[in-house]
Amino acid sequence: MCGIIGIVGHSEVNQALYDGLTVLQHRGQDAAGIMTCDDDGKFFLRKDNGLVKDVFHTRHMIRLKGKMGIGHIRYPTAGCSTSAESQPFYVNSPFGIALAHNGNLTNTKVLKDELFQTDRRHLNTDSDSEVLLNVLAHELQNSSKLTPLPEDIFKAVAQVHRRCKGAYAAVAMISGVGVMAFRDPYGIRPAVIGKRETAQGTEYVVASESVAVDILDYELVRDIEPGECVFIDRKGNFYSQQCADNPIKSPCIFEYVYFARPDSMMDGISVHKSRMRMGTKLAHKIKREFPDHDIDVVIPIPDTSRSAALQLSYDLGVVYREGFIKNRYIGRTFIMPGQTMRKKSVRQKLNAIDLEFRGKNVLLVDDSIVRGTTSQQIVQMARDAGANKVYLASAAPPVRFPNVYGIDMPSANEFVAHDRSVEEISKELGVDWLVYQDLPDLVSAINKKSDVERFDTSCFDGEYITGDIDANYLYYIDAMRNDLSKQTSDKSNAVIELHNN
Ligand SMILES: O=P(O)(O)OC[C@H]1O[C@H](OP(=O)(O)OP(=O)(O)O)[C@H](O)[C@@H]1O
Ligand SMILES: NC(=O)CC[C@H](N)C(=O)O
Ligand SMILES: [Mg+2]
Repeated sequence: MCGIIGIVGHSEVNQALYDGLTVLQHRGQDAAGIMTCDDDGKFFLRKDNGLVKDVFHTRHMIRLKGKMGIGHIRYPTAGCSTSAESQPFYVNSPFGIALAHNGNLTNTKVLKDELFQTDRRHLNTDSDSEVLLNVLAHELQNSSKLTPLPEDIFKAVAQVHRRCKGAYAAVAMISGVGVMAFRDPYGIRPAVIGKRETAQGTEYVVASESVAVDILDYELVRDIEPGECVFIDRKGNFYSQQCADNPIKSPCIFEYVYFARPDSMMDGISVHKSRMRMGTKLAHKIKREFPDHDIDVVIPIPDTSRSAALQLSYDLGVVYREGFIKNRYIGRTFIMPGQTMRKKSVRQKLNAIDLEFRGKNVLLVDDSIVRGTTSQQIVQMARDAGANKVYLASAAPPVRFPNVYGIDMPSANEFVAHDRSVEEISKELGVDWLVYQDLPDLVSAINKKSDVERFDTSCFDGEYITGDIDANYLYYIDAMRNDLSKQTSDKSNAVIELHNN
């Protein structure tokens, strides 16, 4: 789940891009990058593996000159995790274009071959984002003008929609011209627009989540619509157009379950409120299925589950206690690369306050259970802390299908729920009772009153919204990106770290 940001301002944007990326850090911890463009159309790039605070030092920031720029936070779902595949990517022709992408293309291989056949375009990485950029570049090539006009940009994005399959929320910068941003026709990945008035004129920001708009003191205007492209020229003039033939708003449901920050508004929905409603739905299910429960205390598994757990405890009428303390210097474990690191980090990240567990029947609440990495260790920690009984509630249904749209969950057999009943999962996790959210309840908890027609719920029900995913593709990504092949490719991938610029 990467994070993207783009700004067109009337003063230097390097610091604002940095600040915006810091509040998008929860969307990816592997790499970060910023590219700016000065008034002469010269690009300045700094990107590398690592967290935002580690990638950018003063010596980099002072060289990121210009009043427009884009930024990216990476959590790899394609290619390998060397810094050569960090973003933004860049092509010199036509015009000089940089791009940052959140999502995952599902026809990357076909497109890559096409780009060489038609354009002799050599792509040096295995990143799908570099393919997306080169398809955009190819389509912009058709405009014969020296400076592309908004209609040329919209025509090119319409072609991108026709050629690219999968999920993309992307921001791109054209040297000396401006910044554009567009979402795939299903709106699987999020993107919002912010603006603010200054003495020199209007400034705009586009970002994955509204938190970035908030902390940069812009006013949240709206979401970019599925299929829509917005373009802000270097003077701050705003243009937009729907570029898809048949847009259907169907955002990824996992954004609301886990990825997004609770303080974000996404497609008109408060993430925090939707998580609270998940807690309410789950409390009702517990009352139905375990009416004479003997739960003494509700305990969240920090961080993401806390909104749901607090509301669940309120609706269940059981006391809520923060029985696990999170190490604020350890990041999100689910998006860490490889199972070894995830396992090790869960124990470093969370520790139990024994007195909250000793002799009690505890209900642990998590937002989701995917590989079971967190739950397996947490349950043992609760028992070691003296819990009498350990129950576990998941605010999301069992994850049983791979994600192909930008969440690195390519292998079903890595999921604890794969080929297991709830009873069998409960045994595997070592809990005394396990309850999952039902999918209809999850959908209604999120979609209270918005114009979302449906969600991409593929990781729960195997219904892939883009309609082009078959068993062959799932087999292919499993082989390419299961934990073992990723480790091998990252070790043996003798990329000479050739950045694409
Ligand atoms: O079953 P698993 O494979 O462990 O995945 C699910 C867990 O991973 C995530 O936590 P994470 O530590 O990533 O982030 P958080 O601090 O935002 O909860 C999520 O919130 C669950 O706790
Ligand atoms: N999580 C994402 O959005 C990943 C973006 C892109 N597919 C990459 O691997 O770099
Ligand atoms: Mg968690």
